Amino acid sequence: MNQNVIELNGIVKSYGNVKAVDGISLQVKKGEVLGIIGANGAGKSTTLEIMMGLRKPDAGSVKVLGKDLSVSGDEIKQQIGIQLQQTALYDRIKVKEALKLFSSYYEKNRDLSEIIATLGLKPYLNKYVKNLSGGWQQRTSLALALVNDPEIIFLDEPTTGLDPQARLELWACINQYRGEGKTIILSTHYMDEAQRYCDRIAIIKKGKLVACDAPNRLVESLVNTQGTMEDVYLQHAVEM
Ligand SMILES: Nc1ncnc2c1ncn2[C@@H]1O[C@H](COP(=O)(O)OP(=O)(O)OP(=O)(O)O)[C@@H](O)[C@H]1O
Repeated sequence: MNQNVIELNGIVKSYGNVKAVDGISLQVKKGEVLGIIGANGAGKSTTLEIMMGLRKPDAGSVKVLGKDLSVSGDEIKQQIGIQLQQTALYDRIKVKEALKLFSSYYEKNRDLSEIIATLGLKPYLNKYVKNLSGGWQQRTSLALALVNDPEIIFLDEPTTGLDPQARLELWACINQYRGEGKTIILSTHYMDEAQRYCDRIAIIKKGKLVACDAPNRLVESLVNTQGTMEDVYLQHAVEM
């Protein structure tokens, strides 16, 4: 279980004058749930997009499932699942159409009826994605990230904007796949879910990785040992 499925080495990415990612090195182990936290604009999405192969870093190297992403990108994309923040791309289609479309992108497919049953999507298959509530839209986009039975699942702020019940239910779904030994990498602004569900939390501040450890160790490392994940966030992620 000590096998690294992601290895980032000195990743740098700028947009014009903005250094979105500034020298991040990070390893993620197989089966791990890694949460990425940080302020708005800290570089979380850019870091995730580089791991997914959606953006090329200006410098540094990325290995996914033991292979160099810059060489084996197409092969790697077959083995990862991606849930992005925006659902606008598939707003105009029905849930079942989106599932079939996404399945067609991949050589390997997981049984769609099994994904539909696990995520409770059956009553929604003939509805347009844009007409679903936020919670069901996020379940749909989680389902789309699973169609190729990926080894690694990337989730960019999967629970943002959901009510507490929908968040709990989405986490119950995510945890089913964690139980299968999938590696899950997500960004979140919710410290409670980072603490509760993640094996490790990576804290990014102004494009740099400022801390990465198990939630309890991050909390214990605070000067005030009665602290919370919010205190960890304030200490590491925020300009004081
Ligand atoms: N396509 C782009 N073009 C120009 N600048 C960008 C682009 N994407 C991101 N940035 C900038 O790069 C920085 C990092 O953005 P990124 O989206 O990675 O942060 P984030 O931590 O995910 O933020 P949030 O929590 O708001 O989603 C920000 O200053 C952002 O404005």
